[in-house]
Amino acid sequence: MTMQLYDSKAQALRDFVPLEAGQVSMYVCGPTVQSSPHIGHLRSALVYDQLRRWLSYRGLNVTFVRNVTDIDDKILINAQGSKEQWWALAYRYELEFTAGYQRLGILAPTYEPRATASITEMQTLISTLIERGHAYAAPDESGDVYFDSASWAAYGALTHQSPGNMEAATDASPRAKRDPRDFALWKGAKEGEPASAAWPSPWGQGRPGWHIECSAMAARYLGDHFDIHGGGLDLRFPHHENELAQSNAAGSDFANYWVHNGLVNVNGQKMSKSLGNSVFAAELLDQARSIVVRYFLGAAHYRSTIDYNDGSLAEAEAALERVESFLDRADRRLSGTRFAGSGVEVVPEDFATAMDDDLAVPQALGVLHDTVRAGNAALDAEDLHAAASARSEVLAMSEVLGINPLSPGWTVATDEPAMVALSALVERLLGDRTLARENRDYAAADRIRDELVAAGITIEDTPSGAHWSFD
Ligand SMILES: Nc1ncnc2c1ncn2[C@@H]1O[C@H](COP(=O)(O)OP(=O)(O)OP(=O)(O)O)[C@@H](O)[C@H]1O
Ligand SMILES: [Zn+2]
Repeated sequence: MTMQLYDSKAQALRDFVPLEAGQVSMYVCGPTVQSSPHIGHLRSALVYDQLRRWLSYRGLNVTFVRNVTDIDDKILINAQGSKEQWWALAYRYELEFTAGYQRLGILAPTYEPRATASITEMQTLISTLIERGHAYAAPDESGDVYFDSASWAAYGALTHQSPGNMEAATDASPRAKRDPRDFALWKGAKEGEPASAAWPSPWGQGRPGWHIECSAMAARYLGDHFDIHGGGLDLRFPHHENELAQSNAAGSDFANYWVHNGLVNVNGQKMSKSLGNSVFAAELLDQARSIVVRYFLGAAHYRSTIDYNDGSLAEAEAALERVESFLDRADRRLSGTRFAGSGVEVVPEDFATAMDDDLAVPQALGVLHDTVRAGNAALDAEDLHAAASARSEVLAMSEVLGINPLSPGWTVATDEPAMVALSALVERLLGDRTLARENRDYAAADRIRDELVAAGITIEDTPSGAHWSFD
């Protein structure tokens, strides 16, 4: 079946057909690294991680780009406040975002470009817009360059707004612009700003506007026409509207599908740094296991709003525990039988249908929990064959959703990449050892054990399988 995705520009579900068979190119707006990540930021990244994992499961090769906006007015202002270099502050927060993503098992993007590394591409794009008559240097010596909205008839196409109804842009000088909707492509350096935050350009020293950054980075890494552009619903206007207008006006087809995640709200308002209502990623991750936080933030449909309240995590914890206790129970009962560890890595048809239906994770989770119930019933009835197949389906579904409790990323004490890799390798060797024993190849089983011991790893055989730790 073809996957359907809700395209915000078409305002309809569309069959997802990649531009190039077997390949998916995807650009997602990443954070402006001006302060610590809140759970809205994590949800946004998580939603696209789920989409990426599902497309990969469907056999597509996904090139996933998520940028880092590491130059911005707010970064400069905050750096002044904390008496830091702006780039030091940006990097400090970038590390916090990366740590948050890692703790939630959000896969690293294929490429993660920083805006400051594509200034040349941004300037080239601005020059093309000026040449084509869709941008102009402000006449007021500010060094700013603005997009000429009136020159682009399709401006408003993403959010279906007519010129008269569109909000005025706030990042361009009202006195110097031709139309209230005109927004900044390039911002001339201002008095008192650090010299390191300005780059030479045909329009004088300055820095890029936010919108042009994403247009330039998407084209640089994915080409002029790519499959999916994602980001939070808050970015539809003006950010994405402006990206679309300037890229199209420069001659690029740009994104084929526009996908927007719903927001995390607090008391009906967007969780936002500027509103001061943030629950920071680190706070939430201190309240529960990382896998529970992932379950919680990933359980709602990606287009729905999540209203955060204090009891939110408990429900996720309980749901996940049902999955964990079934897997535990199944492993204990199946260990030593011919069904132990068996597994076809295929998700049930109903689960696939749900995921293909605009990533209907709530329905997909419904299938996961039904399978857990069926698996428990099979164990009650001593139907080991059915229990084993339920177990393997549960593993396959939870793996696709990134909430497989047995996945090394969650089972090791630390989320350090080296530990995750080590754990995966040790688990693999322990699996080989179990298989060797089952085949009565005790020499091979002992050899594996000796190798692990020689590498400083202790193995303890228990009724629920072999456990490993350091000496
Ligand atoms: N409350 C939220 N819920 C869901 N997604 C969000 C939320 N806030 C930001 N995002 C998304 O996170 C990504 C990175 O956001 P960005 O750094 O631009 O945040 P922002 O909108 O400036 O946040 P803030 O309003 O807190 O300053 C974007 O795709 C954005 O849409
Ligand atoms: Zn963007």
